[in-house]
Amino acid sequence: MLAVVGFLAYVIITALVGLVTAAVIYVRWHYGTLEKVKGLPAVVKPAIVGGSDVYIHKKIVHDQDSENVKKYGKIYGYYEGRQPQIYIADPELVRQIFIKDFDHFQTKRIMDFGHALINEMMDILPYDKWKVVRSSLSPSLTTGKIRHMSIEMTEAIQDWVGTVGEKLKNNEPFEPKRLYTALTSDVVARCGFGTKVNSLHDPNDIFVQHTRKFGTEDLEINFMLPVTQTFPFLISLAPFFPPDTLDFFANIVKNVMKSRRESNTKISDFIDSLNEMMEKVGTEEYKKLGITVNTVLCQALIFFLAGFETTATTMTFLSYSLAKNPKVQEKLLEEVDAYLARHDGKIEHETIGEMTYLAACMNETLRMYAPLVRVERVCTKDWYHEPTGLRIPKGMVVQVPIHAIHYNEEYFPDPHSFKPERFLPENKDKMNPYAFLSFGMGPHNCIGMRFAKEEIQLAMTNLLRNYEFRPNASTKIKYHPGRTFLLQVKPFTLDAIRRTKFLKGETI
Ligand code: HEM
Repeated sequence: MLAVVGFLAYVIITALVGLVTAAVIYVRWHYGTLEKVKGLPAVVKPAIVGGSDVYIHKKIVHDQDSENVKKYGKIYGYYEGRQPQIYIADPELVRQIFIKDFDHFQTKRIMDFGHALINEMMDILPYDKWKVVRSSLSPSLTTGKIRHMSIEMTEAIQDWVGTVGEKLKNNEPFEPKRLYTALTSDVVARCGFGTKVNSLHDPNDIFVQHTRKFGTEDLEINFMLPVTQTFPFLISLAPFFPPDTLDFFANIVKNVMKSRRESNTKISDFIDSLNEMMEKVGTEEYKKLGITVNTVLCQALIFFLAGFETTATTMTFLSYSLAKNPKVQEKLLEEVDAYLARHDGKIEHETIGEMTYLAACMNETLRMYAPLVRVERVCTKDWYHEPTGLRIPKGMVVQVPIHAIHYNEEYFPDPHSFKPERFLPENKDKMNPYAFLSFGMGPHNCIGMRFAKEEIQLAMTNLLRNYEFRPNASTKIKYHPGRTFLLQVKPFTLDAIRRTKFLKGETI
């Protein structure tokens, strides 16, 4: 009996030792890769397991990136879990990689998000597939098309301003992130899904409830980060997005596309572009590229996912920055009032671009609080950079830490101060255009940039004609740790003071 127990213990211990050894070999498999890269000046030394920073889930990622750049320089290697990556915080090199030598860096990482629908997001598609998808959808997001969408956008914004006004009259606090997220999801619902909702007014609406499930704010510490960085295949066991929510949105898109087809109307918008793609599913070209019904539906989801939180984050920080910088706010309010006076109280696509100070405030916000923490490319063909001697091998992930560049004195003097003036047209020549990376750069840059800018400018003007912002005791910026993708601020409030200097056409 004792011999049997002893044998069993031996088998179990041997199996456990074997398993642990295999796991350690797996997580350390790529260790040493960066140290062999020619011309790479520094590598952030990895721990025994878990990569270069095992505590990254507890840190404010964009601050840590800036620290790393200060310590290791503008080019360094870093193990994200088991994956070797090269960080580049030099705008000239970023330009070369993202634009000039794009043929060497054509893709981003192909990732598994744990659901067939979401795995087809445009930005993570293989190059040939991405090229067809991007060129099919780009025409629906040009300035001309945004002009058309701005009418729907304005309707959603004015409904929202009205509801915010009611809430403020009832002494509810102005909680920017929550309020702006409601607005941006309403706008995408109208412009992308043809669905009219007022999230603040109807919090129980099914669309609103599903939207809330996309929110990524809840976790205090992102405990999954070190696990999924080390064992990426586990993502499919703990999917990023709730499958029922993905199915819900996919069904809405299907219905909207169907009713557009049945109505026989064509306005060359996003829905029409999706329908045109859908017609080609099954053709030789699409079959060869693997473009399926899922690929088409997923683009509608990314329109939603990529658009609502990034835009709401920008408006949150813009409002915060105005409250904290009263002189800037005063100057902006003067511009808004003069604009309204000039245009008989109307806020429209055709004229909104006249407000150069508003655009500068928006860009300065995007510099200081870029919603995306990093942008990345995968090297698809070995690359050599003569001036530095850097040789990036095929397959290597290149990361650009946006905040580390945006807070570098060399590119933005006095980087911790909110100075919209640096983005005024007359100061354009003083700035390195490749150092401003909030929407990325090159052929893979943000396809929704014009849409986002239009929405922010229309919404802020509609709001600032009625309110100005002041800080209160809760107005403090605290970030959620461990966010390697989206900047995530903890809730705070602002005082939204009703302006007494009314102009024609105020909405409330
Ligand atoms: C202030 C708001 C926004 C910010 C700061 C932002 C930022 C970004 C950034 C940094 C990228 C990566 C670019 C690169 O790798 O070079 C990106 C890509 C993308 N964005 Fe946005 N975005 C915003 C709004 C939107 C909106 C409203 C939409 C949809 C209408 C959208 C759709 C996309 C898509 C589809 C991609 C992938 C493009 C590709 O890989 O070809 N974004 N965005």
